[in-house]
Amino acid sequence: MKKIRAAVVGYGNIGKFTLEALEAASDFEVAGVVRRHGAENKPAELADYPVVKDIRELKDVDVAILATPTRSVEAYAKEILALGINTVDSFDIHTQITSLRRTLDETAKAHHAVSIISAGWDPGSDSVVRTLLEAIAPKGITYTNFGPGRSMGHSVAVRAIEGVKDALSMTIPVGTGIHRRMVYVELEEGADFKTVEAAIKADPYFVNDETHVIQVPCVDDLNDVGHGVNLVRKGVSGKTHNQLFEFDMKINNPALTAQVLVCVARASMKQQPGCYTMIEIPVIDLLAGDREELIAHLV
Ligand SMILES: NC(=O)C1=CN([C@@H]2O[C@H](COP(=O)(O)OP(=O)(O)OC[C@H]3O[C@@H](n4cnc5c(N)ncnc54)[C@H](OP(=O)(O)O)[C@@H]3O)[C@@H](O)[C@H]2O)C=CC1
Ligand SMILES: N[C@@H](CCCC(=O)C(=O)O)C(=O)O
Repeated sequence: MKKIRAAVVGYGNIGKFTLEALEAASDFEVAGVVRRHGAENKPAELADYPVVKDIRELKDVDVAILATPTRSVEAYAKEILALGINTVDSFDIHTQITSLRRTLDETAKAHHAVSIISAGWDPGSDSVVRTLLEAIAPKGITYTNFGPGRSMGHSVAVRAIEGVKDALSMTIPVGTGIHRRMVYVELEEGADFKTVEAAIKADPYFVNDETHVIQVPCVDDLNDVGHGVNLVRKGVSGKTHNQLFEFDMKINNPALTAQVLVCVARASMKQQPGCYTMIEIPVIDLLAGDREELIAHLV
């Protein structure tokens, strides 16, 4: 059977684990890696792969896995979809997902390609869990409680602020879906802490949460990419109250995000042109293998 040829775009935390997840998936082959500086300082584990600045330099790419900062996703996706190549990403600014979906839907349809957006673990696989729980208890409340753990998206947003050398944003669950942000920053020489602190607190990633910014000499000394979620729904099935569901996981954040990206890359090959979120994709399309065998095994 022909393998799916995937390119990894951006080789940071998620990009590195995406390469591993692709290497571990027998229905994929790695077409190459797209980096801002191309093959400059190519790491040893990329020795066997083309590393390029522009995806057009790679051969026969079926799907591009965007492992870039969330705020760069739209630009990369538009450019790559315009080449007729599918894209998948883990865009995680929840309030902007529907507008990104509308924009990329137009581009994808115009170029006969498929885009699956916001496909990490949250948004992503948690969104599928929330959808299922709401279907089986239509009335009720779902609380998504993260962590404690490192939010990659929040850490990326802080690293993009002028004067920040490195950053770690820890998500602390306060309960009932409320979170506190503990942000550890290592500053560039001469940067002003108060200016950086104000910029972090004003960023849309932080503006609605209690946020504490702490200056440290070395972020790497604190770093741990573990994270997790406790997702609870209590609600009503039919007219019967007190149905209680719980989904809990403790994870390596980039490894899980990468695995979700790879399974949606597979699913992208089975959809009609357009842009989708994970809750719009039949879950069986996330899996490799014979449909009847999967049904016999899983249903
Ligand atoms: N939905 C979800 O559940 C999750 C979503 N995410 C999302 O994944 C995103 C990536 O996280 P992470 O891998 O930790 O980020 P990193 O900063 O480690 O990696 C991003 C990579 O993208 C490339 N890149 C392209 N454009 C830019 C740019 N303008 N600025 C900086 N880097 C750029 C760089 O690679 P190169 O140098 O090779 O070009 C960089 O290393 C986060 O923004 C987050 O929102 C993460 C976890 C979960
Ligand atoms: N999008 C998150 C994953 C979900 C956890 C989360 O949103 C948070 O810690 O705030 C991330 O980038 O790590």
